Amino acid sequence: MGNIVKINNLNMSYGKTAALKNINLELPDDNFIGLLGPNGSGKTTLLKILAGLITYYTGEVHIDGQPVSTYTKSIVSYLPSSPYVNPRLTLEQLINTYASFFPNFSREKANYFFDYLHLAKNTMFSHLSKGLQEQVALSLALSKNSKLYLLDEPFGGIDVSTRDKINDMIVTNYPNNSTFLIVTHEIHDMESLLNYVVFIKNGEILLAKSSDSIRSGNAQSIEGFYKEAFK
Ligand SMILES: Nc1ncnc2c1ncn2[C@@H]1O[C@H](COP(=O)(O)OP(=O)(O)OP(=O)(O)O)[C@@H](O)[C@H]1O
Repeated sequence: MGNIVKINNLNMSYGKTAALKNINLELPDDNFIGLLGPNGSGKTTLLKILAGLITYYTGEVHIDGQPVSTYTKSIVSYLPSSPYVNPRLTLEQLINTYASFFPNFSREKANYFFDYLHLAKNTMFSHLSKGLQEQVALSLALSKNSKLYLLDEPFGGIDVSTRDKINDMIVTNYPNNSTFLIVTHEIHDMESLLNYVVFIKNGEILLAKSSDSIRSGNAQSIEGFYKEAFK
């Protein structure tokens, strides 16, 4: 086992607002990692830096041993918290578009995910409800064979009964040796999936530990420990 992400002395500001403060962090590969923290703590900013969308920062950010670059972008799949998907395309057309844009996109997976979630492929994206649109965006992100998946609030508008189904979908279909870094406020619903967690507050890392060490060391769930840490 190695580290898929290594970050040294990362600082990032939006003008005068410091969003990330001297971050040092290593993320072990082959894990489901929760990036957890209150609103405004810097989670989305960190994901955007890893996705290569924010480049104005100081410090070093390496993914799979390489600085953020065209290579790292090719092995990362990023799901923003408000994904943009062309609303006038049907799901079938979206599959075709993604397949032509991304060499690592798997049509088989996208078809499988849409069937699994009962999303009809002849439906136009704009005709779906917000929650169903989020299911489509998540399915498309998961259909790229990647080493690192960055998912920003994947359960945002998705109903509780579908969340377990999606957890199962993620666990059963992820490529070997890939890592998920998941931003979520739905700790309870994702707890069974996460085997490593990072707590972030006011742009600073509070802890980065395996879920088992938190559960055994503190005799409580990650959600319980989170509430204690941030109260
Ligand atoms: N485009 C922007 N311009 C100015 N400040 C920003 C911008 N985006 C984020 N910030 C600020 O940077 C800090 C970190 O924001 P970020 O969106 O990374 O937090 P977050 O942990 O993802 O929050 P949330 O849980 O609410 O989504 C906050 O203080 C926020 O107000």
